[in-house]
Amino acid sequence: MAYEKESISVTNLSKIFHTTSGEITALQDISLSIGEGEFFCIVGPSGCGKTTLLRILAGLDSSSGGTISLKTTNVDRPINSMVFQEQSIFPWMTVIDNVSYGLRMRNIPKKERYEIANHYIEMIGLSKFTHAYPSQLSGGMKQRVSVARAFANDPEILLMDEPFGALDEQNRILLQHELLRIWEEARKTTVFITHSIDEALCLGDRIMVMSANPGMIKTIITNDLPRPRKISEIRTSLQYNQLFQSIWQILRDEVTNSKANSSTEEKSNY
Ligand SMILES: Nc1ncnc2c1ncn2[C@@H]1O[C@H](COP(=O)(O)OP(=O)(O)OP(=O)(O)O)[C@@H](O)[C@H]1O
Repeated sequence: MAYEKESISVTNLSKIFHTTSGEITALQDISLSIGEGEFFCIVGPSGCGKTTLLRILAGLDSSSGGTISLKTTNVDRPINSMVFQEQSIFPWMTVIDNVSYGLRMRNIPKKERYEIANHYIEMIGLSKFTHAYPSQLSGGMKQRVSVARAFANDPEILLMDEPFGALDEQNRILLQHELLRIWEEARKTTVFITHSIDEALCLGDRIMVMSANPGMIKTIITNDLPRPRKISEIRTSLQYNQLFQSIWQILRDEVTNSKANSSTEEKSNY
């Protein structure tokens, strides 16, 4: 899918960590362009720099070289909202106060922020728990609250680091459905890390496959499965299976190489 406007531009980005046992090149020569409203997925072997890239985009870490540029359209909105794998909601706040937290920080009046929060709480199916505390919720429900909070913030871009990785399959599928529904409505530029090719194919417009040691872009695949997507239906399509196979072939080689490298490193440490 071609995008009229660019939302994220990354040029020759690199990141080197200096550790007591030497330098780790987490990212090398990363250049990419993500369109406004695009759902961009990243897959790759463990340690290929996915989280590092997201953290740099979020401004939580600095790069060692290269440039990133995040296009902003409205100065009153936050540039990004991040959803992590671990639930990161405040245990002392109710669901509605968690979801509307970012809006409160921006001094949006209570009535308005509750209206916005209620909209997303309804979309994630937690209306009955609006005034409940996180201790009364399951892991999947807490993760739903994180997703609702990220959307309620109305950021320019959403950065999601394996947000459903810790969930059981039923909750994961339900949340994928809900995320797709909210994204279809809001069309936020989204960068989404996952270990699952299936999840990337269900959600993404493009899928970037990374290689490890050093973390680089292996390839970027366009996922032209039609939207709006019904997860149960697309999985049975020939197109899905062809895309799955081509990504798996690339990824399998990368995971094998990365495991071979890390076991050599482990041996050389002994
Ligand atoms: N703060 C840090 N200090 C030193 N090395 C780090 C630091 N953060 C990450 N690394 C190293 O950088 C590389 C990339 O790590 P990163 O967490 O970005 O990978 P990843 O692809 O997200 O991995 P995973 O899929 O396992 O979460 C790894 O070799 C990791 O050990």
